[in-house]
Amino acid sequence: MTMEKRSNIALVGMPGSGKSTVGLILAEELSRDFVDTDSLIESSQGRKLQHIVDMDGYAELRRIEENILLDLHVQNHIIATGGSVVYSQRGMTHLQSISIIVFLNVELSDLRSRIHNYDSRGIAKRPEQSFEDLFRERFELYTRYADITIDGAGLSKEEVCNRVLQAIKN
Ligand SMILES: Nc1ncnc2c1ncn2[C@@H]1O[C@H](COP(=O)(O)OP(=O)(O)O)[C@@H](O)[C@H]1O
Ligand SMILES: O=C(O)C1=C[C@@H](OP(=O)(O)O)[C@@H](O)[C@H](O)C1
Ligand SMILES: [Mg+2]
Repeated sequence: MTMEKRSNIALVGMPGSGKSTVGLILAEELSRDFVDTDSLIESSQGRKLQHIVDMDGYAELRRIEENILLDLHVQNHIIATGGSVVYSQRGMTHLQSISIIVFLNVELSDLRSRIHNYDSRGIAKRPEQSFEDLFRERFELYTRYADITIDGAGLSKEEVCNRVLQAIKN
């Protein structure tokens, strides 16, 4: 894994951690192109994430997401991922090979205050699984793949963006 090839910055973290929002600001700040893997999934499928979960189940969404990751061959982009990307080891190994991975670590209570559409934003979880359980299950995975972790407690999106910029300079 050479540093030269890792020209992208990929954001990972829970739904509501700010990957899509902060990713766009970062792309503007760095004059880089932006891609959101959720948009790639929706355009390749011609349907919404929630529709995939409702019709075909969360495991199918994770399978589609893995293929989208494996097909991603951009350079110098800011990549916002979906919260469930970390379930694919193959997908994450590929993402690591082309990107510096930044984990936006946001507390459960903050996530809860930001998310009000649990039933429509297409969260890829087992039907009986609580959001809190998902948070605990994934924390270890985000940490495992992260090159950089940004603790977002009490930070605005612009402040989070600045922390990311600082961290990648170092
Ligand atoms: N640092 C922040 N402080 C407050 N609200 C934020 C912050 N980052 C993101 N948000 C808000 O939280 C919501 C979820 O953000 P989003 O970027 O969609 O997260 P993700 O892509 O990680 O699921 C949006 O309404 C966004 O404006
Ligand atoms: O965490 C999840 O299970 C998911 C989060 C969504 O993205 P965001 O993290 O941008 O909300 C999207 O990828 C997908 O519907 C599954
Ligand atoms: Mg998003």
